[in-house]
Amino acid sequence: MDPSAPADFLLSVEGLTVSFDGFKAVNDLSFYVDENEIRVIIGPNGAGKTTVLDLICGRTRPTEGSIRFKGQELTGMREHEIVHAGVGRKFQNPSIYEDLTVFENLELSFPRGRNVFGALFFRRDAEVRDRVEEVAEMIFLKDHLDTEAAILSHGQKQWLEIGMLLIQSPKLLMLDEPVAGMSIAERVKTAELLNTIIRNQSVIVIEHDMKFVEDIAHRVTVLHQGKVLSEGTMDRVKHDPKVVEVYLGH
Ligand SMILES: Nc1ncnc2c1ncn2[C@@H]1O[C@H](COP(=O)(O)OP(=O)(O)OP(=O)(O)O)[C@@H](O)[C@H]1O
Repeated sequence: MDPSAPADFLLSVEGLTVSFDGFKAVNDLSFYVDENEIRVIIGPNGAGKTTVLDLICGRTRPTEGSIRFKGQELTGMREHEIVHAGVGRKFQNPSIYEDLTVFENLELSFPRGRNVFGALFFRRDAEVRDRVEEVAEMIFLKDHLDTEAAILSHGQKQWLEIGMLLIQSPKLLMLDEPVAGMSIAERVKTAELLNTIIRNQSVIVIEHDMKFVEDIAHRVTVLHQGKVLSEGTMDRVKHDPKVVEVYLGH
């Protein structure tokens, strides 16, 4: 780790590189995420955004570099170990159980319910119920606990999946385009949800919707060709001539 870098970041990514057949999709990338921060990663198609999340959650192995989370090196750890360390990742398409209720989906994700059978048959004790209700309230589904997931709206399904991550209390939540396909009202509520989450956690969001980025981002990291092109507040980044040239000016 760079000795000059402050040590108290939640996540420190340094010199991260991954080559696919010689092509560096992520190229000597460094960035740092604070506790209680909403960081948004933007950049043109193919900039390496999804690959960065894949590297952090252990889905892809880096060729070089370091990913330190709460002081622990994540590179070399398996995906489930990284989840256990406190990193939750939501993909673009919800992977909820459509034929189960909202309650059952959340209950299944409670750390004690390791598999479908375990989750469905263990006693719904007060601790689980309280936690499910707490998370359901955060994700605006408290009144839908007995609703089958299949009949939820697209936005509600996205929230449910976020809830399934939240119930595991990750310290860092990574979301890939969480508001894609959502109505304006759902986007506003999603921004509200993210602001509730970061009271105790940090969030990294990949997003293409610039209005939503303006609404939620504490800081924005602009990726281009696997490197950081610009970083800072949305206001600073959107006036950066380099960003205007390669991205926002298109
Ligand atoms: N497993 C892989 N093998 C080979 N090339 C890959 C692999 N994964 C990603 N790439 C390439 O790496 C580059 C970065 O892809 P990535 O999906 O991370 O970009 P992105 O910024 O998320 O783009 P988008 O906004 O289109 O989702 C692309 O050129 C992509 O084709």
